[in-house]
Amino acid sequence: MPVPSEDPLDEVLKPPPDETPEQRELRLEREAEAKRVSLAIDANIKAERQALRKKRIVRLLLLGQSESGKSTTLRQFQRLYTPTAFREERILWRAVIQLNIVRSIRIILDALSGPMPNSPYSSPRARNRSLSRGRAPPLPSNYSPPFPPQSHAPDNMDQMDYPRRNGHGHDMNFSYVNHPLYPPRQPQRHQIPPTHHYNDPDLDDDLDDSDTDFAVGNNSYPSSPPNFNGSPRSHPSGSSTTTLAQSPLEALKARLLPLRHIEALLIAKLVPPNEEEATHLAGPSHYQNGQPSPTDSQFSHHTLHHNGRPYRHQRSQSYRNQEIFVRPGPGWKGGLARARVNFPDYSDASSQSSSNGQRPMSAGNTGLESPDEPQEVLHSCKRDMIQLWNDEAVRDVLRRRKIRLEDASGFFLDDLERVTALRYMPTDDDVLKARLKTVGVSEYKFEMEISAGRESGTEWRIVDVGGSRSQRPTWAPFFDDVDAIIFLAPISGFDQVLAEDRTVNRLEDSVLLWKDVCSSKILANVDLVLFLNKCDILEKKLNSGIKLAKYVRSYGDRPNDLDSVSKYLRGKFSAIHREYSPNPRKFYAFCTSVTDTVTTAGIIASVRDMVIRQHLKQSKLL
Ligand SMILES: Nc1nc2c(ncn2[C@@H]2O[C@H](COP(=O)(O)OP(=O)(O)OP(=O)(O)O)[C@@H](O)[C@H]2O)c(=O)[nH]1
Ligand SMILES: [Mg+2]
Repeated sequence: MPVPSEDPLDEVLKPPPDETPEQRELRLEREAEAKRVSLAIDANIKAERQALRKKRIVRLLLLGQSESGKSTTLRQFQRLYTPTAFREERILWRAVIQLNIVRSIRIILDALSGPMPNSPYSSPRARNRSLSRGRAPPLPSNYSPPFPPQSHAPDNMDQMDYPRRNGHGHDMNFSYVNHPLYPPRQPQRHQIPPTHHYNDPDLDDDLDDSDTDFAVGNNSYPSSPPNFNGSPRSHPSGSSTTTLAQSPLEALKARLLPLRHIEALLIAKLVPPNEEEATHLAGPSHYQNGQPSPTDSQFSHHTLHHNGRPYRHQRSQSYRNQEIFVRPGPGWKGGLARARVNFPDYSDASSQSSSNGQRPMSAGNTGLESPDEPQEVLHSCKRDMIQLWNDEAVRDVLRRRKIRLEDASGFFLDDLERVTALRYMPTDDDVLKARLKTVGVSEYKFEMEISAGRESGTEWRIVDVGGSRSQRPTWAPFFDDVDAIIFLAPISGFDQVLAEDRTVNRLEDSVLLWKDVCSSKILANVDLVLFLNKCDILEKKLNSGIKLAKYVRSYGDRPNDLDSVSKYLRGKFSAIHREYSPNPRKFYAFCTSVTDTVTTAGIIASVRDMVIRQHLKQSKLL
């Protein structure tokens, strides 16, 4: 007796009992065809899998100290090789640029205001002689000046066995004893705001000089009330040589108060709710205990609530170390994308459609426009900001306080007219100039949209890391499987100190970091590309008379020009590479200004070719 089939399909598919020979033949033919199609599909899938396995993946790691230009270099790669995505995202950078502007203005106002409570830079005379001739801010009773930078290196640098003690021939000889970067301990009166810590022995550090009084010009600056919602004011703009008269400075500051609110608003946009640390603001003097004071009542409806909690403006915190950061990746951009404002006539066709299908349609088309409040406020404050930035006396105070905003990251004050326009759309250059600190490590994947010959089909993975000292321990896990490293050393920082440790010279930190990277055993077979970056700023500094030899004693009396300085530094970095690399390997060095699109495009093309060549060689495909 036949055993019944357990597969119900067998019953259905079995040939009919009365099948004729012709029918049988037809049926077998159909079955054979179906089998052939099925096998072809299987073979296709297998081939695709194999191709995927064989697909070239090139991994590039961007290393360097904070503000060295890593994220900017990544943006250059994106601009060159995924231009559509780069263009689409330009509008998202507007909030970052707005924040950069607001913070620059705030740095100026803080510098003009003299000491904030608990702020260390003041002498009694300086306080009595308020720059604005207004009321001097009171000193808190527990005030005591901080210690100045140490005259010796911090412990972690000692462990790195830096040349200061070993005197290797190739090492740079930084001045330490009584060096301008490491002055003897003495009360420090002026604290330099974040992102541009300088140490220039040639500059007059003494604000007590009688000539530091705020210049009193004939300019009658209108002391109108804060014009937050109103139309742009009518007082003259662009008067580059005027000076702010006595009390008008106070009026000007009052009119710029809305920028405080805009700062908080932008932070809420940019920083995810769980990154509260990055949202702490220096305390505007008009806030107390996190609540607006009565004088803020006109802005009270703008008191921000972030994640259900009001922002607590911390009155006593200094402004430094509070750079806004985002963790890399699409998160912050996603948030901004939801709030973005589109200008139909600016956006090209590609930006109207969403690459991932999640972006809102152009708000301008749907009538669902989100109010563009930060831009409106910036626009209404434009004249005051221009007035402030172009004022001679203000520049003088900044110079005396060694604040060189024009060399600092995220500087847009020379472009205020353009970037505060209501329908402002960031250009490529603006996106490259914008500053947003990276915290964490992230890998960006992209295939080159632009056909790059034999590189087509190569997947690039570029790893961007946060460069500040606290971030560096997170780098190591990303050292595996790396084809090349682009190391950025911002050589313009020879007269600056680290934001996170003001006892450490930036150039020296770069040299130490470079030595560590060169001597790393895990990276022994990874090719190194060195970008001696920020050469544009370096050139400006050297031309303005700042001498490298004052900070790097070993430079001696060589010429103080870009060519000689960059050659010298390149030689030093190259010597460290030769001496400390565990194995011989390829090394390429470029003098770069990665914000410059033209020169950087050429350099990136060379790096791309070199990395691909090495990659193929190592995969034994050449
Ligand atoms: N003028 C000039 N500015 C530069 C150059 N390279 C970078 N910048 C600017 O310097 C700032 C810092 O650059 P980033 O790319 O954010 O620095 P980073 O290395 O990613 O810094 P972290 O994220 O803190 O590690 C940005 O505002 C850039 O626009 C350069 O060669 N010249
Ligand atoms: Mg970065």
